[in-house]
Amino acid sequence: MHPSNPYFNNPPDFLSLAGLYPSLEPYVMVHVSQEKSDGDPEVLPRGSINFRDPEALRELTYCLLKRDFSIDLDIPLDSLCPTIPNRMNYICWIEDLLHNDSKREITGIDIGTGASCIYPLLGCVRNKNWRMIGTDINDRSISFASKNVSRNKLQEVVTILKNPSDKIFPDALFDEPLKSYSFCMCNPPFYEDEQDIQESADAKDDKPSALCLGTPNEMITAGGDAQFVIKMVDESVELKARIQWYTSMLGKRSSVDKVVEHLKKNKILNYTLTTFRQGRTNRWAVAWSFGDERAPWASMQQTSTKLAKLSAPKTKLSFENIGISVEMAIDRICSLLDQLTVKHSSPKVRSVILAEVTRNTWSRAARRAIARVAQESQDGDSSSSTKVEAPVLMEVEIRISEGTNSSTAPSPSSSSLPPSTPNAACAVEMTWTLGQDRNLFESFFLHLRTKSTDDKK
Ligand SMILES: C[S@@+](CC[C@H](N)C(=O)[O-])C[C@H]1O[C@@H](n2cnc3c(N)ncnc32)[C@H](O)[C@@H]1O
Repeated sequence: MHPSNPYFNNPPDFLSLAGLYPSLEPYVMVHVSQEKSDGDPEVLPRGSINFRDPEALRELTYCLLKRDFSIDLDIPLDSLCPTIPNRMNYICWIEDLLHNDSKREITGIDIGTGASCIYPLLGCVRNKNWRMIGTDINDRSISFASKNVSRNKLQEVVTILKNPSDKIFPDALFDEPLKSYSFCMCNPPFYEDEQDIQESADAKDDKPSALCLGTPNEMITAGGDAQFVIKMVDESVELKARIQWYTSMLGKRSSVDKVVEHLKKNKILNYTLTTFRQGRTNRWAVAWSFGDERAPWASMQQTSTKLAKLSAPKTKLSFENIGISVEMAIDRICSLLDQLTVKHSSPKVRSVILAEVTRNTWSRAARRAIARVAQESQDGDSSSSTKVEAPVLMEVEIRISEGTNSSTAPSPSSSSLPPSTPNAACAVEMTWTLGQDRNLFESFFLHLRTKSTDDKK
């Protein structure tokens, strides 16, 4: 579970929830278990719920939403009942993708919002700077979703839009010429047909702990979730930067492979994957972007090792520098950046340097060109040295911390540190945060690594 999820290490306690909301009481079964604490037998009452009873499941969802988010929900009994901890995982991951930015207005689209409109409700209640549009193709879902928005007085921040087309992104989303969005999210129907639903259930070793009820429009789509998201990728290729982060959940592990293959086929390499774990259920999510901003490192942290080989190349590279302290490494890297005329922040407060690269100044060819321009300006030809503010090609964050190999003997942060500290070591991590050219990032990293490890003074 995502560490920012309010249910992380904090599963719902059904007994105390039923104490707050008597409507839940009929569905809570009480068991008395004996547990030993400090060797003494202790009798503990525990509550449980039959997750295969749709009424119990719906009442639990209502109570959790009321208690934890002050959300009042009404959904038909035969519609998909949203599992709140699982839905929160997706919201937390979107927050990571957007760097938990609470300063600017964030605009999002929920494709297939369902009768519950759960993602816009949770997203906008948790993040006061979010505005969301929820779309759906189903009239009943649209009607329930609209009522759920108004019963929670969220009409100012959540809009419901009927998608009358067979597109994923209806034209009405972009009726204003410059309209753009920070993200889109989607929990698509997972299955191709009834047989696919049955086969997926049969393939599971255990019976699913929760009953996954839903109407056909919620469960079934031509080609299943993979085809739905592949269509989303195709439409995104046309829309490009009108949405900063395109994201979708996937219900089948095999769909992740198909979607990644399609992203690569379309040369979309700025993507990230994650796994949402909820009890015995695994779900996956993919995000991709046409923008310069790389997927934040935090959004990649939930990736399971099995997904590693499908993941985009790492945006964080690191090395350890033995024999120099953190302070020495900071000085060394700052002076290297100055030599390369790379604009950078001062790392005084935290050991983090933010660097902006406007051109390659470190390759052999680049150094030759720079020397030639310097020579020409010395010779009096000023035509090639006219200064023009160049656009930023790449941004990186360089984090310098004490390395794992440093000895505990002399503290590297001590002011009495000798100029050379053989027992010290520092770890240098470079995270690529902005730019399109991965080769540029790698060659910049390799240059700094070579220079800061070889040129120790
Ligand atoms: C699995 S349900 C998700 C409901 C809700 N978002 C949730 O997470 O509980 C999928 C929803 O997508 C809707 N849907 C299917 N195709 C769609 C499309 N092309 N555009 C918008 N919604 C669509 C269905 O009607 C259904 O409500």
